[in-house]
Amino acid sequence: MVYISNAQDASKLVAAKGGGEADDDAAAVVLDLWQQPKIPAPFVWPRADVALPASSPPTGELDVPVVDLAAALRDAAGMRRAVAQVAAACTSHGFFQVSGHGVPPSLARAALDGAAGFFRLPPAAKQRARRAPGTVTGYTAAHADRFVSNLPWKETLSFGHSHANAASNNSSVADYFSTLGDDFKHLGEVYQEYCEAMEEVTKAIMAVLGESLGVGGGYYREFFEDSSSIMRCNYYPPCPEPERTLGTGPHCDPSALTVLLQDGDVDGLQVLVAGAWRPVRPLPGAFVVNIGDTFMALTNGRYKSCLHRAVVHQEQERRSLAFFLCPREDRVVRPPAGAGERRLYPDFTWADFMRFTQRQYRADTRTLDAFARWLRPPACSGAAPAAGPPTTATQAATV
Ligand SMILES: C=C1C[C@]23C[C@H]1CC[C@H]2[C@]1(C)CCC[C@@](C)(C(=O)O)[C@H]1[C@@H]3C(=O)O
Ligand SMILES: O=C(O)CCC(=O)C(=O)O
Ligand SMILES: [Fe+2]
Repeated sequence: MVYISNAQDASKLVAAKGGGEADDDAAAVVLDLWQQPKIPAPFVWPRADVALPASSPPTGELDVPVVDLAAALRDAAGMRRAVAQVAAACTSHGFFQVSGHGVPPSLARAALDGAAGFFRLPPAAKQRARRAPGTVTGYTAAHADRFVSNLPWKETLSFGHSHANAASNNSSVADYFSTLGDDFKHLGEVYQEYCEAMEEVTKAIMAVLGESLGVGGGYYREFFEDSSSIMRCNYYPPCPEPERTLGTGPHCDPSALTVLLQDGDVDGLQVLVAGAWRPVRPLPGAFVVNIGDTFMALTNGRYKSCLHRAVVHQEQERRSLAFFLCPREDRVVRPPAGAGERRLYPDFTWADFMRFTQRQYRADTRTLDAFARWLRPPACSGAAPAAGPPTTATQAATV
C-alpha cells in the first residue's frame, strides 16, 4: 500500500472518475465519486476483507457483556462482577459494553447531532478542517489524502483531547474548534464537554481493568492520568454496493482503549471471533469498549486487542463516535514487573507509535507487530543493516 503524501495524488482518484481536470482537493473528488451508481475501483476491497469467511457458520450477533460501572465503583460485589466480566471479555475478543457510566443521554445525543451537522456541511466548509498531513487531526473523506486503494467508505473528523491533571483548565478541544471559525464554536463546546465525560468513563474502566489484572484500581488510572486522547467522528454514507467495500477496514486500534458510541440502531461494527465477523448490536444508552494495541502491550499480551471492522449499508447512513484513550505522548509503554518473563513487545512511547501510524504504516490487522519490527529490525545474519525502517511487503513508507 503506497501512501499518497499530498493532494497531487488525488489525480489518481480523478482517473477512477474517468478523466477530467485533476482536482487538488481529494475530499471534493471523493464526495463527487460517491454520487456514482457503481463504486469506483479505489473503494473496492479484496474479497478476503469483505466477505464472511466461507468456513464460518452463521453465528449472529456477538454477545458482549454489559459492565455496570456505577455498581463496580459502589461496592465490592459490583467490582467482583465487573472484574469477572472484563477478564473473560479481554482475554478473548477484547470487547464489552458499559452502563452506569454517568454520561447524560442529552450529551451523547448532542455529540451525535453535532457530528451529523458537521458532515452535512458543504465540502468547502468541511475542508476548513482538512487533516494536516502526517497528523491524525482534521477532516478527511475516505482518507483519499493518504491512500490510493482500499479506501474506506466514510468521512472522518478527528481531534485531540489532552487531559492534563484535573486542576488545569483544559480547553484543548474548544481551542481546536475555535481555530476553524466562529460557526464551529458550538461544536467545540459540545465536544469539550463530551471528551471530558469520556475521560471520566475511561478512569472508571481503568479502575476495573487494574483490579482484574491484580495491579489495583489505581495503577492504570495513574498511568493514564495525563492522557493525550483522540476523538474521532465517523460518518458512513449510504453505498450503492455495500458488499464490495468497507466503512472501516479490518484492524486493531493502536491506541489503549476505545469507547464507542453508535448512533441509533444502525449496526455496522463487527468483531472477528473464531473466524466469523460478529455484529455488535448498539445497546441504547451503553458504550462499546475495546482494548487497543497499546493496552495489549501494557499487559504483555494478556488482554487482547482484537480485529474489528465497520460495514456500510445501501439505504442507511450511519455515524459513530470513537474516543481513543492514549497515554501521555512521552510516557514509556512497558508492562508492570511480573507481567510475564518473556516480553512480547519492546518498550515504546505513544508519540512514536502514533507517528508510525500517521507517516509510515496504515493501521491494519498487524500494526503492533509491524511497529515492533520497525523499532527493532530482526538481526540480519551478516547482511548489511537495513537502511531505514523496514516496511511490510504491502506497504511502502510515505513518499
Ligand atoms: C491511532 C489511530 C489511527 C486510526 C485512528 C486511531 C485509532 C484507530 C486507527 C484506524 C481507525 C484503524 C483503521 C485504519 C485507519 C487509517 C482508519 O480507517 O481511519 C486508522 C486511523 C488513522 O490512521 O487515521
Ligand atoms: O464505526 C465503528 O463502528 C467502528 C470504527 C472503528 O473501529 C474505528 O474508528 O477505529
Ligand atoms: Fe477501531
